[in-house]
Amino acid sequence: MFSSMIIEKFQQQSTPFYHYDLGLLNKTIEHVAGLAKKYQFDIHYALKANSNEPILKLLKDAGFGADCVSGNEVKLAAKVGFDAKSILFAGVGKTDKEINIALDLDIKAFNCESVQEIEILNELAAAKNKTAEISLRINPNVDAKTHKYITTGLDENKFGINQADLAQLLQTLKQLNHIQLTGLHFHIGSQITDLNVFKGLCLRVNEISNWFKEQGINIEHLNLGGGLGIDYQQPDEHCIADFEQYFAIFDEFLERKHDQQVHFELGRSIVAQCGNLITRVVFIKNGLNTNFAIVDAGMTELMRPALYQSYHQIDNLTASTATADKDTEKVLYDVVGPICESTDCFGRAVELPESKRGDIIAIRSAGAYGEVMVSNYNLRDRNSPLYTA
Ligand SMILES: Cc1ncc(COP(=O)(O)O)c(C=O)c1O
Ligand SMILES: N[C@@H](CCCC[NH3+])C(=O)O
Repeated sequence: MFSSMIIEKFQQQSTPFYHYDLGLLNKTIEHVAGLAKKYQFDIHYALKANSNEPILKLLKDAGFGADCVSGNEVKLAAKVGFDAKSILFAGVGKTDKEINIALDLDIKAFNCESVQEIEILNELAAAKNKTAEISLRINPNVDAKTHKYITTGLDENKFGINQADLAQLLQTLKQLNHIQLTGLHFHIGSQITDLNVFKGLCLRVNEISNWFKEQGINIEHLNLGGGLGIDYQQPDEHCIADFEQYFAIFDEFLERKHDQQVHFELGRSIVAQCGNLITRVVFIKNGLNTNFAIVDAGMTELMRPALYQSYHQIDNLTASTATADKDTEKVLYDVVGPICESTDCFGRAVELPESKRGDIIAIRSAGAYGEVMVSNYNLRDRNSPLYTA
């Protein structure tokens, strides 16, 4: 995965930092764009996964739209050059300020998640003498079979409008002259690896979309959200997610009305595998029962293991290069960061070649929900990312 030239480059940089392999990103984008064309699907990249400008530019140039979840993301998407008519704005708690930013930019649509949000949007659009296009984010109560903390489509989750409230909502919409309902939106969770889940989603969406048809409402676009999972266990073997099967499921099971556009908001599956957190061993400490490899990145740089106990493959790039041809013994390390929290651990009992102070370590599959969730807890420094082709 890493050439000796790149490892040498890492060695010379101040760590920790994020490394992005734009060659792999381009390959992924090309693959997704080809399938989207085949099936006539529209892809809106979810900026929340990674909002670095060089990455956004590649996605924009490939013709993808932007899925945003804050006023700042909307502004950034417009700044990078996404056509306003390809920008969607989602989120359960849009503030008036954020709504106004999006109204001023004339974005494509607001994905609305509550009746009160739609009423406020109507007021704010009226004040600007505009009409806001909306998609209703509906909570379909479909289990994404993923980590509890990243499940979003169950009744107990805060996201979306419950199906039971839709009839009343349609009555309310009749009074709102500055709102135009054009779409339905669904997003049931992230890192979904059981693709059968998406078949279940399609069947539920078909029922809901037929109900809207029966009410005489023309739905121009169906937005199925994102959620396609990646292989964190084998990032080299499966560096591109299973988009073929994913899109094929929607093509087979989603009932698409004549001329209806189908949108996806993919984040993780596009950018996760092209990113790695590069860090350095600061100290090796041999505890009573555990060897610790203490590195200079922590949960402040990559929060996922601390937040969801998530697995990321960890490679010692220096030691692997040095011992490439030898059958060296492996040592088990807890790879931990310097932050004052016991959850600041990237992996327990990780099998690595014997490691030493100064070795370069790569924490893999960190391109999505890595750098965007960085914090400066403990007053941490922040280094710029490194992009390679
Ligand atoms: C509304 C919405 N759309 C799209 C995404 C992107 O999801 P993923 O990164 O799993 O593709 C998310 C994140 O889970 C989301 O909340
Ligand atoms: N931050 C989460 C994903 C959240 C997706 C956004 N709703 C992760 O790292 O897996």
